[in-house]
Amino acid sequence: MQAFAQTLPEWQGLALLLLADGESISQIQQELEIMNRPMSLEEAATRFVEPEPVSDQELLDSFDHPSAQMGFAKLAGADELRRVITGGDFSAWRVFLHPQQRTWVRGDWKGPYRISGGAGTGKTVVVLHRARRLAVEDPGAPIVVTTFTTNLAAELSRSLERLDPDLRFADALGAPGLHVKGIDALARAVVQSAGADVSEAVAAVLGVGRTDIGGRTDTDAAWRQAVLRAGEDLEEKLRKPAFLAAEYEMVILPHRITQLADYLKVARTGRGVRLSRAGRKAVWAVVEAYRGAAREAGTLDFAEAASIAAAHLESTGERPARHVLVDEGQDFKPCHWQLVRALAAEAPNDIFIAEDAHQRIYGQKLMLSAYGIRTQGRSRGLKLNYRTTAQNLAWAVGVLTGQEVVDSDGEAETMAGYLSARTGPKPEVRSFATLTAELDFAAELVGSWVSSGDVAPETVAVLVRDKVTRDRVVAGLGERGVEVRALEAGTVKPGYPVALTMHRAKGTEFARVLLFGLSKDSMPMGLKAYDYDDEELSEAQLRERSLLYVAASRARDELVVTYSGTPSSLLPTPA
Ligand SMILES: Nc1ncnc2c1ncn2[C@@H]1O[C@H](COP(=O)(O)OP(=O)(O)OP(=O)(O)O)[C@@H](O)[C@H]1O
Repeated sequence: MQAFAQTLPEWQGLALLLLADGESISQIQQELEIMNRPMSLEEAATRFVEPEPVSDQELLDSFDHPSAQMGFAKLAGADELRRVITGGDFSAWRVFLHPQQRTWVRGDWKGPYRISGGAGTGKTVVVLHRARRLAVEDPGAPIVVTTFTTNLAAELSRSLERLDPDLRFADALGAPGLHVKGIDALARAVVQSAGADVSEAVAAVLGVGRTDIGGRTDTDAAWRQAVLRAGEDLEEKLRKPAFLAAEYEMVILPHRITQLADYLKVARTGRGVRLSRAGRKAVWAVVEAYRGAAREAGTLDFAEAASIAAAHLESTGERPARHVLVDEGQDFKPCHWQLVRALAAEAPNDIFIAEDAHQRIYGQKLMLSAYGIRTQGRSRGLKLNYRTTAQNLAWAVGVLTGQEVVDSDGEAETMAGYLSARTGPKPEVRSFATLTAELDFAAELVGSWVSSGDVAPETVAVLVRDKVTRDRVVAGLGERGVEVRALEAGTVKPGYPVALTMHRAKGTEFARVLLFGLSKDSMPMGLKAYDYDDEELSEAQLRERSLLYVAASRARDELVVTYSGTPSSLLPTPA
């Protein structure tokens, strides 16, 4: 079926795959905007059997039809054409939009809107085009485009510039134009620009007003210290930094709890570990020690900064954005959502969110509505994968088979019906007796990919679980005569394949990907039971699976997986 679909014009192939997936004809018509106007059988017969001669104008107009636009792009002018031609890389597609994507770019909604979909379903493309549309339509509007990490924010910014070099960018939050920043950097900017006035918001969040908040708390070490100082009444399983940090970020900060009496009363919705009254008292003693130490050191952690920024905007009534667009929303924490809510006044098109709960590699599951962002009835799922071949997609999805994943409306997120219209070779999993043999193979494979000349060297990537392995790969392949560049911050430079961690690979894509070092000892990583209680342990395990899913779904055309010794338990069992 997949192979047959590929022989058809693109819209017909997609329609066929959707039909095979159980969608009704009317659903497909709606989704792909095919035949908006019902046609009688007689009319259809005359149209298709004896077509009327068409004028040039009619022919040109026919390219505006949504199904035609899946296969053709009508460009607005010479500038746009030049951009596509000279782009010369994956970014060329960024001027094309499928009909379904256009609905989300052009749509107007009374309030927050959310799209969710698996890796490669074009969520970022929609966010970029929508940001551009809002900026063009409302040139005086301050618009925030944000995401979880600084690297991804920089990538969004570059993509917007490529999409339309004439777009107006705003360096300062609140100025007209597009302000593109990571969510934690936004929090810092709000806190800094508040100056001494921030003290009131600090008091609302932490209980004591202060303005010496320039430093950053090292959370793991700080929670361990706080337990040593004040954790004598804390049960053993609650002494873990992972539990304490999650309790702080999921319950204490979002509810702005500043005293024990409030913590004793608060509903800890969604938290797995039950706490008795005595348990809560013991946790609170540690929280006070944590806050006391940060006060002395003049530091804040990321979640505190976001909370304080949100509290400051809420109390001053400042609303520095008219529209906020969020990419990779699944990793946002409660305080980030509070900040997003506080950035823009409640109004049509105020907030637009793209997320994939399956790619949650930092955050925890939560309900957006708890933070004033109501998207119920205003959310849609995307399921057409534009990036990867069906074979790579099936392998990536296999990593998460059987896992229960919940989206930000609290609904189970499913991979059912998630499909790709492209086909390619089946991913290959290769096992080696030693790391040396695995490196020999990696050098040969990457070397042959590059020398084949089929793809640009920089579209070949080696993805690994951690930085130590990344550096080992760079050195090992270098010793074998294959130059590979480590990618940390910044962009991929032309001319060489890259080696990067799976976390860094988030939001990227490559033509050919080698997932290196997938042995039992490397992945899942850092999941020692004594660092987590049961609830946090199962969330951390799921994050490791999601990370492998993110990594595998970066491969457009070819995916090869290697390990030495025993394979990781996360590898999907062959079908
Ligand atoms: N309209 C389109 N036409 C052709 N290709 C497209 C289109 N939209 C997206 N793509 C392709 O799909 C790739 C993935 O798009 P995008 O990065 O927006 O997906 P995503 O859902 O944000 O993925 P992820 O969640 O994995 O980061 C793009 O880089 C591009 O290659």
